[in-house]
Amino acid sequence: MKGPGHRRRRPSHQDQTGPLVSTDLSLETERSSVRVTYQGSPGTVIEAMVLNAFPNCIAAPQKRSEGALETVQSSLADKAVLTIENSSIGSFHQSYDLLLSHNLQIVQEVHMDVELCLLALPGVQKDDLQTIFSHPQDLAQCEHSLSNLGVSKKNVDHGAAGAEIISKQNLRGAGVIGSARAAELYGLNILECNFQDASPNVTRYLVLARTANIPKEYEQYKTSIVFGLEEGPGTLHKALVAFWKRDLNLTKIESRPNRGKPMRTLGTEKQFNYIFYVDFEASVAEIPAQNALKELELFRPERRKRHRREKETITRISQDERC
Ligand SMILES: O=C(O)C(=O)Cc1ccccc1
Repeated sequence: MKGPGHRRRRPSHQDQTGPLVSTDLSLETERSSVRVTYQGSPGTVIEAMVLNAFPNCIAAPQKRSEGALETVQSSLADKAVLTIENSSIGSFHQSYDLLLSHNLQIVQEVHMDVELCLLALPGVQKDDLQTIFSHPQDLAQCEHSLSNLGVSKKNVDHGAAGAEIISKQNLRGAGVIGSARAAELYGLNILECNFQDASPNVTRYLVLARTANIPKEYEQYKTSIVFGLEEGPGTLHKALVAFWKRDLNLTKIESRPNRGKPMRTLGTEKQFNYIFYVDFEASVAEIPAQNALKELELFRPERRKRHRREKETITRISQDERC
């Protein structure tokens, strides 16, 4: 992920070698509707978010987020939506790790207050339920409500998948945590709306694309970066001071294992080695942001050998329009 300063020029036809073939002409500018891909299926909460955020889009659900990002990377879709965090259960760590696995740009951020419903077959009451099907993230958002029901939980791909299972198998002792749309699609009753523990229950989604936003003057932006740090006490503090002293407001920090080098040696000690995701309120076109990122370079891990640099030192930049 790189900011506009690092914008990768997409090959134009002048760059093509050999005769133009029809596929070269299928640039997204020629498509009438934007193709938006996501991990899910019709009836999922994330589908509702996609249709709400991109009303005239062609929604292209995928079984896994990796597939969604790959589809954009290979130009078979224009944007991919990733669930990145929820206001009650926190960060979706797999999504953070995925941000590094594809060379895409974060171009938008969408917040949605998610209403999760308890669904069951017609005629089934809450007291009849022994098992609840849904995605772990949905079950976690209803942890307290579910413990009051005294039921067991079963992980499935998402709420819509759970609705399909209990509908097709006529499971009268099972319920689903999912969207109201899933009840409609699979002929289930809504036993309870807003079944999630917290309200509001805001989920934050990132929209990724192949090309970065070009910052517009007077628009507000956030920039997301990820970086590794050299060893030593206070390096994270010093790195974050680079933003503080330029009055750049940090809105998120998340640490994740540095999969390129999961452990580091400090003296005789082996310690976990992290990378840090930081979101701050500015675009990389702004001078304070550029100077903060230059200063951040001072704290990158020592580059002992070139081939290790790509693994150890990760500083990637992208920016998205604040919604
Ligand atoms: O369960 C749903 O309806 C969701 O939207 C949650 C979800 C969707 C797709 C993958 C993971 C979780």
